[in-house]
Amino acid sequence: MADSAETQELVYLVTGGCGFLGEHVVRMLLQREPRLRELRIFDLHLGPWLEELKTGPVQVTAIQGDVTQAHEVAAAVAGAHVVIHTAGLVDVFGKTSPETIHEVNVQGTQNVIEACVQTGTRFLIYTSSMEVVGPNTKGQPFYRGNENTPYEAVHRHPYPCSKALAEQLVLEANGREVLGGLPLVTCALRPTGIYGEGHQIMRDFYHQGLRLGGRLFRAIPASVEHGRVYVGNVAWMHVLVARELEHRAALMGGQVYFCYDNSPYKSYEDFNMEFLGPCGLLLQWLLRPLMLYAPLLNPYTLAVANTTFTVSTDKARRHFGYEPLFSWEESRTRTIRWVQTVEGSA
Ligand SMILES: NC(=O)C1=CN([C@@H]2O[C@H](COP(=O)(O)OP(=O)(O)OC[C@H]3O[C@@H](n4cnc5c(N)ncnc54)[C@H](O)[C@@H]3O)[C@@H](O)[C@H]2O)C=CC1
Ligand SMILES: C[C@H](CCCC(C)(C)O)[C@H]1CC[C@H]2[C@@H]3[C@H](O)CC4=CC(=O)CC[C@]4(C)[C@H]3CC[C@]12C
Repeated sequence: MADSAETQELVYLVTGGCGFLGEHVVRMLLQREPRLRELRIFDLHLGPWLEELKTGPVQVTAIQGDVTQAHEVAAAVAGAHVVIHTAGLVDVFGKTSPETIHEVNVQGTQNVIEACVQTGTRFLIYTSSMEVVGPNTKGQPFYRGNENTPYEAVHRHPYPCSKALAEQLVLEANGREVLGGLPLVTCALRPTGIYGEGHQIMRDFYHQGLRLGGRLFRAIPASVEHGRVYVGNVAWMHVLVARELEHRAALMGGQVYFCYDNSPYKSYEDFNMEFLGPCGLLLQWLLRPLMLYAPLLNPYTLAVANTTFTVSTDKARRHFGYEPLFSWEESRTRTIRWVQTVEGSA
């Protein structure tokens, strides 16, 4: 890869490149990977914003496709040097059947692995999730944990089950021989709850707050701490891993990394108020707030919301020199600016 790198010969594929995280990965690659010749964006639903990217120096190829269709994945992967696999069904609210979640997240990932093997792509980065570890349904706290912290990971909900299985497939595929005889190098990134421009749940909370006359209601104890991470830093970590994976294959291959930055540990609601507060919303106590949030709440989301899960690690810094690209202040400012542009802003 080194020779081609100097001459802008790299071809990258981002699956799920039109999603919340995927769009940030795509834009980050175009800004921060000077060796890129072609960027392929594979998604079930292509966004209109892709058009504006097609006028730049990098060839941007939009591919409408489905990760559950092995032939579509293989066609998209063929000739790519690096695959960043972020496509997934993120549903913790029971809108999608467990079978569909499994098909997209697990079978889709298997299809991506097989496509790499069959077509000779050597570098695969998988967007996993902190959910592969926890929180578990027993509500056991994970306090400032790292990649080696023991924790009883018990999965029952289809989403974390699927992410755990898919991550395992990706890690087990490390070292498999790809077309041409060289080994596949894989690793998995585990973001905590991601926030930032394009975050759908934040948008929904904002609209709900406006509908309620500028108020949101506290439903979970303020003492429960969540670790959150800014989407720009998650994207940056993907770009860095993709860049370093060839040169540090022995160290990074088959590894997992939590995705972290310097965002403060706070309860889910207090953290959201860091952005919604400056947009004019207030957080208040209400006697029976759960009624209001019924569509969002089920035993699983309640357990997640009510359990402390915070990550404190430097593994990504030690292994590939990761430092957050955006400070907490910048992440906060960017997110507030985005909320303020959301339709219906006060
Ligand atoms: N949002 C979060 O807080 C976290 C997300 N993640 C992971 O990050 C990844 C991206 O998540 P988000 O951007 O939040 O979700 P998203 O729903 O915004 O993006 C997922 C993208 O995958 C695409 N996709 C879904 N099914 C597909 C299929 N069958 N074939 C091709 N494309 C398909 C969707 O169209 C969408 O553009 C997921 O793998 C998710 O599990 C991990 C940790 C936290
Ligand atoms: C919906 C939950 C918050 C309810 C708050 C209320 C209404 C009571 O005030 C969300 C709390 C924590 C969220 C999850 C967490 O951020 C980790 C995640 C990681 C992922 O990989 C996918 C998304 C999610 C499971 C995220 C989903 C929403 C929450 C459960």
